[in-house]
Amino acid sequence: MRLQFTKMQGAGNDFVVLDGTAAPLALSRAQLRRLGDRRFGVGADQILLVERSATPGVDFRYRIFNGASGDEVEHCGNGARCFVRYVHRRGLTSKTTVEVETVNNRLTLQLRSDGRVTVDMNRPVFEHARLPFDAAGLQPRAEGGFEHWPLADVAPGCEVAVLSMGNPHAVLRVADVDTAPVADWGPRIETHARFPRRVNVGFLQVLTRSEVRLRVHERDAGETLACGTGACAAVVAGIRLGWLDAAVEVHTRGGDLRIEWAGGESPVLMTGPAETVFEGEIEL
Ligand SMILES: N[C@H](CCC[C@H](N)C(=O)O)C(=O)O
Repeated sequence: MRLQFTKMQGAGNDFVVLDGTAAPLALSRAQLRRLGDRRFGVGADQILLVERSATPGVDFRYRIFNGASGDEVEHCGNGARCFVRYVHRRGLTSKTTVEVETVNNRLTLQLRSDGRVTVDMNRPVFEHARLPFDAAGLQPRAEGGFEHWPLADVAPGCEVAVLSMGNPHAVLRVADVDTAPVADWGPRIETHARFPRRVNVGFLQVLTRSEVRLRVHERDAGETLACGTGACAAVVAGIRLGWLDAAVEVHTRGGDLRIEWAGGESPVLMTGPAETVFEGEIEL
């Protein structure tokens, strides 16, 4: 099958975006993995599929697949920013504010006049069963209004804050992201038995109450240059732990994101870049 695609990136997190609005696109895991493969395919952290939505008031369905495994996942924040730029560029909508639904969420995407995109990422979820995270037998260390959960079998002193942005996240504070054990602890926390569906792992360095640095070892993808849901999860954890104010600049290796959360039931707002890199065709 000859397949048209658009290559996009949001703060260096890169995507193959496919248009499934005219005719349903049912790709096998092998075909999805081929699209994600940086040698034998196009190469991308995730594959994003755009579909029409049958839900009243919702413009599109937004499906996300990790490029390495072809597994469908619940959310991709950087991808959401690229999604709205894509549907606009392809003339699939003339709206600058677009409602999309994912497998377990509903997002509002807004193209801004300054060229960036703001996404209402919904409220964070803290119930362990929703990640899922198995805390049985663990004694957390409380700080501010949140907990650090010890994972001593990863390393003495390794402790994570856990929450969901639709997809699961574990966040730990480090003194310096450049020297943080991302390559060592990242995969070991990602695949830890206490995360039955695995987890994205954020390494957070607090510079001030409104500025942080972040590296993320993503579930299924390894370290990416940026992770949008990871930036949201890290800022929410930092706010609940008492380290951060309600609006934070997040410096990632691929670019900067602005994350805002007023606490409680408020939604998390993420603002950042979304760029088209090239268009292409591939024989799958
Ligand atoms: N690897 C993630 C999906 C992509 C998330 C990330 N690219 C983002 O921008 O949020 C997961 O398995 O949950």
